[in-house]
Amino acid sequence: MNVCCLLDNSQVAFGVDLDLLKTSTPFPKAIETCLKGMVYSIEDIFFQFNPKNRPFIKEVREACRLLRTTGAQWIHERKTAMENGDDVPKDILTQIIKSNFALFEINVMINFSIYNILGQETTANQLAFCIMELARHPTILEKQEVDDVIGLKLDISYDDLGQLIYLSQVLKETLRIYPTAPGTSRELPEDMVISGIHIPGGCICIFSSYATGRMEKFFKDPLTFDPDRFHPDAPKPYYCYYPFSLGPRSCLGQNFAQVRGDKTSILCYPILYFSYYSGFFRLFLPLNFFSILSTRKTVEVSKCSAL
Ligand code: HEM
Repeated sequence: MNVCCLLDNSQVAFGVDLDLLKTSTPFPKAIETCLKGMVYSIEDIFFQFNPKNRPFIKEVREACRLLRTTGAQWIHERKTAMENGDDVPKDILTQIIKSNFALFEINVMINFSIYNILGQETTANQLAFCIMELARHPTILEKQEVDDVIGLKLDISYDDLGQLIYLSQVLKETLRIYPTAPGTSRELPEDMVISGIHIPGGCICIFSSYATGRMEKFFKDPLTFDPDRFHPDAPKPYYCYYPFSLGPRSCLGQNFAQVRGDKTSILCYPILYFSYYSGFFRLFLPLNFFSILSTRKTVEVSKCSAL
């Protein structure tokens, strides 16, 4: 699944066919290694200082280098092709280079890594969980929607996607029980009272969509996989279902991840890229674990304006 999502990402964004299904390259492994490095350093703030971990840290550095050099190579090839007036795909990379390459060169590199990491792992895991639930619920598989809309078509259009209403319910329900980014965090700029709890400014609040998605209070019989919870006529689950987070810093790729029939989602690609780099640095900001520990309380997301 990872390989498929990576293929999809690199083809849509960079017009590059990694040919991963036929050949094996170190690229997906490098992404996995970078992610592991990130998780280990978040779990243990002293991870990088432990001499025992040096060989792994070296591996992570090499993986990062591979992602960067691959990105640099793709960017260079595309730029040269554009300068020579060759035909180039009308993809995200071309749009960024056209807009102002000098300004965005560093960002393009960073975005390359972010795109492949954030966009691939989350969607791949969502699809894996979805397939697992479909295998457990053969009655869902009996629905005719996909056959009716896609049938034997080889080319699927955006308009077709817009008609896959039940499939979109299945995907939403998958993210409710298995949010592939299980939460997010916000640092409070100032003191705040949330749900009657005073939280001092500077603290970091953790929001867990994994927890709220599985709470009986918000979803009846929460562990039952039921796509009809997301039927267009069903009440909307406000502030308790947020797999892409909420507010201005929510997932930039959410429209892309849920590509719908409307063409608006395609328009967000360039915007996505221009703003990626800020998200990247935020991801690696050291977390203030002591403040989390001192304020670890559960509050209702709907009461929290920090998002
Ligand atoms: C099922 C798929 C996905 C899920 C569940 C998901 C979820 C999330 C979540 C929870 C955040 C944190 C936002 C916050 O802290 O408020 C996030 C951030 C982000 N996501 Fe996704 N994401 C998905 C797919 C993608 C894709 C396909 C892309 C890129 C094409 C992407 C790009 C980003 C970026 C750039 C950020 C950082 C935004 C910022 O800091 O301003 N995501 N995502």
